[in-house]
Amino acid sequence: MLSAMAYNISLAIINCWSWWWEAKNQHDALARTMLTISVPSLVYVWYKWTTSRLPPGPYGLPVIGYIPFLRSNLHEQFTEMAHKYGPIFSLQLGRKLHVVVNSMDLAKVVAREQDNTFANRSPPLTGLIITYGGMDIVWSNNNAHYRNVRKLLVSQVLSNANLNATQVFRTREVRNAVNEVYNKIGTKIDIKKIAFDTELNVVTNMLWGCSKSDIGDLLDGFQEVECKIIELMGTPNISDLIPFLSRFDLQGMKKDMQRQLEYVDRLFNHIIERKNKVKNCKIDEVDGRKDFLEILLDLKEQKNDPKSFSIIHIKALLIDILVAATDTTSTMIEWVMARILSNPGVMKKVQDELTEVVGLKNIVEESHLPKLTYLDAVIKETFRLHPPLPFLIQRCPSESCKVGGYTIPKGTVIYINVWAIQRDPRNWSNPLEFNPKRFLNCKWDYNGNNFKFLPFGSGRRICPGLPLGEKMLVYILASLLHSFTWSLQKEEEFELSDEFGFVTKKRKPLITIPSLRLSDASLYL
Ligand code: HEM
Repeated sequence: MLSAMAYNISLAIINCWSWWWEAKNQHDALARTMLTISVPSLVYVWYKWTTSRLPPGPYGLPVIGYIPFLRSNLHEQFTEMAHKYGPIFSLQLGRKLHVVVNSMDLAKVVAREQDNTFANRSPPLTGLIITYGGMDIVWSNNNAHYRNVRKLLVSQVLSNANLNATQVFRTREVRNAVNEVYNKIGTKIDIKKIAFDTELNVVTNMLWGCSKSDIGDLLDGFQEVECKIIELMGTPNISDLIPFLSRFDLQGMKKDMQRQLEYVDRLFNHIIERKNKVKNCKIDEVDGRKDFLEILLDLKEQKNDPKSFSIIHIKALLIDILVAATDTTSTMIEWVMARILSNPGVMKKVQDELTEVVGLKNIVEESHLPKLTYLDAVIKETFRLHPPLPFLIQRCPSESCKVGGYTIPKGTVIYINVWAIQRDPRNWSNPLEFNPKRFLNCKWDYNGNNFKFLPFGSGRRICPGLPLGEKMLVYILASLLHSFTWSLQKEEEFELSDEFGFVTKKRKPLITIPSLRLSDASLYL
């Protein structure tokens, strides 16, 4: 039955074809030949056009593409372009196609529905240099090594159990910060520097068991080096965009990053040597636990194959964590303080809450933090307007796929424009207004499940340091705002402009003057 039907259909096709092809004269024959060729070609072109359409975007110049039109405030420029081209647009930068995703719906497609496809990175050359060839977490593709080291970091450093066990470091370092400010009362203070050193000391204690002061002056230049590392990772580099020019290192960025690596390498060699000599630094032993460096060194010794986990892997992991933890946290503390200082009403509410929850004859403890709901809302509202990583960290699809009906070829560099999403009037009423109340009534968190609000990212690449980052932000801010009253210098012109970068920071450092808020001096010691 079926074979008879197939026979009849083929017969019909052949009959039609012969009718089509049997020309009455030469003129007909030519026309039919042309049509026979052009109809399938048109169908093919139409099919290709509809199935492989790239997202819309601006035209660029031959070879270099849109590179000469990039501005320094890329987050603002991409947001303006989103208004013109829509929720997803593409731009050719040299040899590389870049796609910017600007809506919460499409961010969800990338970071949830196709999270696995988009779980690779597209590391810049400078990122590869400082992480010993991308042997870290941040710049690794989603491969077995990446999954293993991320799991190791989460289970050994950032788990709830470990965070509870290392509370002693946070308490000590935050108290040290309060004491340092107390000793500088009435003078100008760079809040970011205080926050940076506090976070750095907490993290180095968790990583290798010592604070900055325990290892001489080795970490003295670290903040400056880190700033440079972040600047170099966030600046568009011709060597990445037009690879055949990379040998010339036209912007000198490769050389510059190699200089930073020399410092980092010297630092880690010293720390590892020291650790090998005195297996247990002079540190407070936490629960008899090993610090992360000890765990990593043991792991290296256990591996039969030295290539699978070497000293290089350890150093790459350490620089990742130091950079990822300190600059983000201190940048956010500066932003939150700036927002509070520019809103006296908000300052009053934060301090009233601290007086109520902590009291004026007491100091802030970690147990108070969950009760500071207004401060928490202020921090979240600051994150909304000033996400430190405005495009998260670029992702890269491992195969060609579709987003919003457009084709995204394998290897495209993908930015999720959190800066635009968190200021989008379709997601937020009066989006430019600083209004912490919007975070008071609903259940908001940083877990990346609500795609309107993604300061720590979402999906399998979400920031693994989130539990520590969140704790440290609230703890440092609560302590500084509980212990001191802060004011600006008289001549200080207050402004809230930002400077785009891999971590986008306040353009002008926030310099403030503290005065005492507590009457009992012993609370500062
Ligand atoms: C205020 C504090 C912090 C903020 C705002 C922040 C933000 C982020 C963001 C937006 C990402 C990229 C997520 C994505 O691509 O979807 C990220 C990645 C990362 N963060 Fe954080 N972070 C903070 C603190 C920390 C801390 C304390 C650590 C470690 C102790 C850390 C370690 C990392 C690492 C290793 C990655 C790479 C994850 C991966 O590629 O799988 N961060 N962070």
